[in-house]
Amino acid sequence: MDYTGFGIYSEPQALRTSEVREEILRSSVDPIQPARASQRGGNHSQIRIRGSNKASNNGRPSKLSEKVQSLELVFRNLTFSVVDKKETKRRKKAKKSGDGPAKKVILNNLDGIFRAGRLTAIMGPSGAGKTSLLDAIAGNLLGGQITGQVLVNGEDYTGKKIKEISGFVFQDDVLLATMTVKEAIEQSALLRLPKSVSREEREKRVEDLIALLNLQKCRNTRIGSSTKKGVSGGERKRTCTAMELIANPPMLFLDEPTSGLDTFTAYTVMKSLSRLTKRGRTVIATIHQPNSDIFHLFDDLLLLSGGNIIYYGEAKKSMDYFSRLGYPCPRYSNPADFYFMEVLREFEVEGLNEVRRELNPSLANRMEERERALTEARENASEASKGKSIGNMRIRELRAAWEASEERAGMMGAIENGNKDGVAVGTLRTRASSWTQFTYLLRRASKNALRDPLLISVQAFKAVFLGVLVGLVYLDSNQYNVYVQIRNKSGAIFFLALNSFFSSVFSVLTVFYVEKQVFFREYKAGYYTTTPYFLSKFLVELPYSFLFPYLMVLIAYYMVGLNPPFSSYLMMATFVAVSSIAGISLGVLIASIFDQLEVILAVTPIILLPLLLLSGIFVNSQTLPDFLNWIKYLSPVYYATVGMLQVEFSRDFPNCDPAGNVPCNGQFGLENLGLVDVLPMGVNLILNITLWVVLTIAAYVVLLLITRRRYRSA
Ligand SMILES: Nc1ncnc2c1ncn2[C@@H]1O[C@H](COP(=O)(O)OP(=O)(O)OP(=O)(O)O)[C@@H](O)[C@H]1O
Repeated sequence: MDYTGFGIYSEPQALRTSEVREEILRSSVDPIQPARASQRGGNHSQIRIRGSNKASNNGRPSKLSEKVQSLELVFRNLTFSVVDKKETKRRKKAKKSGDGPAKKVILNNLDGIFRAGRLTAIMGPSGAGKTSLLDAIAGNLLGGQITGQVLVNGEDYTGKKIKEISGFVFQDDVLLATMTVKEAIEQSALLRLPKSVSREEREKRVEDLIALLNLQKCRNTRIGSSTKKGVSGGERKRTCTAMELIANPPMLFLDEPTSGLDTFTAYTVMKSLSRLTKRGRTVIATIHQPNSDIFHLFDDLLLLSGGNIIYYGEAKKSMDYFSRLGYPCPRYSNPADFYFMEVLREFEVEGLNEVRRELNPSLANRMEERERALTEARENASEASKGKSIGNMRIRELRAAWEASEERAGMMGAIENGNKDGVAVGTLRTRASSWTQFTYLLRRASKNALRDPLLISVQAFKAVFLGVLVGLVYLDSNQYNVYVQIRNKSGAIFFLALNSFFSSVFSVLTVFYVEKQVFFREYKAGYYTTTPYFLSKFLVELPYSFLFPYLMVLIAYYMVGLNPPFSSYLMMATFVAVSSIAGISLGVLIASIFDQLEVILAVTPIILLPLLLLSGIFVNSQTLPDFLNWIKYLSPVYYATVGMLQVEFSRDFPNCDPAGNVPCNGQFGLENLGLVDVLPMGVNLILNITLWVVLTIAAYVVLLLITRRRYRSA
């Protein structure tokens, strides 16, 4: 028999390679194993962080080296399903609507146990359900139907409650593009560590993690985005891992921690995770095609296919298991590759037998034998099995084998007799106070605005450009007769009010849409809550949203020749500024309600155009039916336009002949525009401010409700 288990590792060459790699890793500081480091003869306090002159531990053990409470996670009868829209439609067409909506089962009644102090890898082909399983256990699933139970040390932790005791590193993480790697980790340290951790200790933990995850080279590099290059994909991933590790969670979930990493970095990351388990942590990671060195680091292995467990148990015993089932992993092969290529493969590959025969004739013989047996079984099986591929037959057989295996029986025994000690209170995750969250976010948002000056520069340019444009178009309107003055001044005023509101709405839509992804991610990860975030964002944007309308109106005001006193300018500019910030609140509200950018951009004009159409200039409101006339009171553009016209027409028309046919009293301007029953100017300003406050509160409440509903206990 050519089954040799981990035979590859007994090869002298392989051993040497592993030893060399170990030595390289050892030569960097081992922040989580100081005790072992000193046993090797080194003085612990003298160990230095790679690439740094600082003593890493100053004689004190790093907190990552502390033992944490052992947490054992058990999942029972875990099923996750979603509505299969295609099948439901087909059924409806076939008039089988009595069956109700068709379901697509993604996780099929799974039982398992993640043991403390062990690194468990979840492996399986693409679409097997790895991420779904991790999400279902870690309380991340949003849609679909999930049933079953998750217990930690015997206590019910089903759903989002588990976030209190665990960290999660997502596959496609979103980070604020303008932060540097070090700042991102520091953010996590500030917002997630309890107050009792001193500033020095926090800084030390950040440094330790930078060393542990080999991030020295990029520590001061900005994260970047798709449009602005920053750190590499691997560095971003390691930054996210460091951000989760800083809180020192006793249980850590990672979705594809090695994707996008080169082989050596992938190994060092997995090695770091493996070390974390040595102090009692429970680490669970989904992983795609690990190389054989990484595979060797796994303590336990969960193999999934089509939402079913194919194997679960010690990784090193998996080869023995599959060998017994007729799938012996050949000598010198990476077991992970073998499982993907031969055991879990669902599709036939043309020419595979020839390749196998060339590479390993004995394996080719065995696999052909198995496939012949499966073909025969299929021929003799029920009608339902006749259409199935060999791949499908193999998976069915493996599923059945797992159900009947003594390994599964052993696992079920471990579940029954598992740890029932409960979770210690000290293990629960902490979060910084709301005040710390708020002050941190305020600092970060201000820094962010300054680091991304393009947006502010564009807004400043826009204010100057539009101010000059309006000024030129309606230049010195006082020189014309009363009717031209009314037309020109109302045009200039309406444009100023309209532009500041509309451009605020549209500029915030896309910006907030992108920012929202970072907010959701950080909220989900438990860094802060909605209130400090919203308040800090609101306060940082307020000066800009106010400043630019004042600038735009100032330029246009004296070029057009509007009511000269400076107090009149201030009043008009305030109307425009309030409309502008109301536009920002409305933009945030719309971008909070809808998830897709396309929908946001399509819905916005539907909301804005009625407000524009009914804002008092395009139609004489006396001709409007009552059921439409009230809509203007919801429009900041209406209050701003009417208020500004009231300021302008509070004086007599310049250059008006009192002996002529046209009245020179400014009131005529309002009458001519059909604005006879309007509210007093002060009331218009108060109502405009009230509308802004209402829109801001609505945006806050909607964001609060959405985050609560999505991530209830995060
Ligand atoms: N909310 C959902 N609605 C519909 N289908 C879903 C949903 N979530 C997962 N699926 C489907 O369930 C299957 C498993 O998805 P999952 O992301 O868990 O697979 P995976 O094993 O992690 O795959 P990969 O390795 O490619 O990331 C896929 O076919 C996926 O399309």
